[in-house]
Amino acid sequence: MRKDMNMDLNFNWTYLMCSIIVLNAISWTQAELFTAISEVEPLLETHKRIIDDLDDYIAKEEKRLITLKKHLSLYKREHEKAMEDIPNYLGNPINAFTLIKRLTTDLDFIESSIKIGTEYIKNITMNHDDVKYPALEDLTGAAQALTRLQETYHLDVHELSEGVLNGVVYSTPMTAGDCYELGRALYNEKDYKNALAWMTEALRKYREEKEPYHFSEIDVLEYISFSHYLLGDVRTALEWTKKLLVLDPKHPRAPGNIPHYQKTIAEEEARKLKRLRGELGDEPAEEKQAISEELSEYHKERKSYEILCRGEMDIPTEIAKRLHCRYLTENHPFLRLAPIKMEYMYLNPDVVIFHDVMSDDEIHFIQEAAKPRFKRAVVHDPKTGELVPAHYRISKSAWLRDEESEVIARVSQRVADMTGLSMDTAEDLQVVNYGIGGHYEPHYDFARRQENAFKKFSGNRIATVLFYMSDVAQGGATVFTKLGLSLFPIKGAAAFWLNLHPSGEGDLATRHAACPVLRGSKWVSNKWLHQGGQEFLKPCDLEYQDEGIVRKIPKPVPKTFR
Ligand SMILES: O=C(O)CCC(=O)C(=O)O
Ligand SMILES: [Fe+2]
Repeated sequence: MRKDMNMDLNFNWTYLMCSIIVLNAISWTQAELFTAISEVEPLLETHKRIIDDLDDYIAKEEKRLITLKKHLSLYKREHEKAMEDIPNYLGNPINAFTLIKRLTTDLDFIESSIKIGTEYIKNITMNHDDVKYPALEDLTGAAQALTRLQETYHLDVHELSEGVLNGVVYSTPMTAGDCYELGRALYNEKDYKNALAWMTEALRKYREEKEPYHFSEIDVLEYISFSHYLLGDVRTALEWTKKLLVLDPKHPRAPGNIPHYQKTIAEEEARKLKRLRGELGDEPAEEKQAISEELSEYHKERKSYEILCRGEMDIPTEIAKRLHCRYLTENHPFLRLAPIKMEYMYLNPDVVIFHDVMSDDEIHFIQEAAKPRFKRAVVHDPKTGELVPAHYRISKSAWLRDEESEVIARVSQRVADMTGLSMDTAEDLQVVNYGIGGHYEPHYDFARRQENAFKKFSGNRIATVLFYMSDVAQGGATVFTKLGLSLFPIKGAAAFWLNLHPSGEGDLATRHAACPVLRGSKWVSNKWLHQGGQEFLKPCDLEYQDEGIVRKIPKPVPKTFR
């Protein structure tokens, strides 16, 4: 009771103090204004301000809630779709990209938008630290994967943004926000050409959608004009900057850029004029030629790689007509009872497909064993021999040893039966899963002479057995850029080829690549066999042929490799 009284007393005291302060303020203000009705009139202005402010605040809050509700329903809708068929959903690169986007940049936006309105949910990501969140790097990776697909498979940006693939609708259309984030990620990676294409798409969708976004049309215009500038098209950059200025004459950067662009254009004009008049010398020709030769080599390979990935090249008829299938019955007595179906895909160098050499159960077992050990796939740095991640190999991989399971040992034994080679010096089974747009650019499986790889192995990689552990809905072929051969994955089959000439020299014709996965998920496993132990099975030869030329190796390869 006493306590309550105290509280009351306290309350009264505080209340009184507050009242005095408020009254003082009001009476002071009133005293000033009451003297003339004209002085009160401005209060209506204040009154209106408050109405406007509140209106504004409520409109913003409503807009904020509408945006949040839209995000929520989109998250729910996409989640439902994903749960209907997870592999099919995630096998679609646009879905994979937008999922990452919803868990990175969109989530940042949602969090900051919630923070503005209420302190109720402080930080969604902090509330759920037991689940995985993609990083901004993932968004960049997914953005680069999309452009890789777009370039390799000649996909049209506009169609792609509408969720259409080769004329077939295959995902929800992308929003202006999706295109904007994609463009921004590419811009930050200095891929201005693709950034420009996606920002242009973002602008079109932004104007059509008329939805509230955390960015404005001005932001998109600035990216477009800057991309043009950084691509060296200053005139177009100037045009877009002028368009931006119409919308926002007080833009913090655009007014300053205009004179800079104009000056650059004038300088370019002057240089052109001088060159026409012959007042400027030519650029050093030798250097230019060396660079262009190297580039043209790269472009040539790139072109054949892309054509092969699209499955647009047939192997030469003189080889095609000699290709055949046969049953493998040698190498193991068991094969006489259950022969393996061998299909020759290329001759000299021979590339063979063995059919039905890994069962669905084995595949499932291997996938489950590999998953918890997956790491970003690495390549040998040719200089140091160190294993490093590289943009040209995007996949996750894990190594499985024969000793750890009867299934893995059985697969190794099958490789021995298939190839007739010794497994004594083979590497463990490398299991690989390619993610969104995952690929491995043209490479050799053997180490070049100057490379420092395979120090711990017995000689070089003499042969590759590549098991296909999944079909791939679209893309994902293994292509041999020098041979003009594409192998499209068939679940349960394995490709086999020798990487070395009988002399032990690397066979340059075996250069090959894994094309980006356009739709679906690609699983493979590699079994690499080494030279050691094969001496009697594959004897050495001091002569070998490369690209039609007979060559002699300078030094014989030693018979013992350890
Ligand atoms: O995945 C493929 O198709 C080829 C993979 C490959 O060449 C490699 O891992 O060395
Ligand atoms: Fe390879």
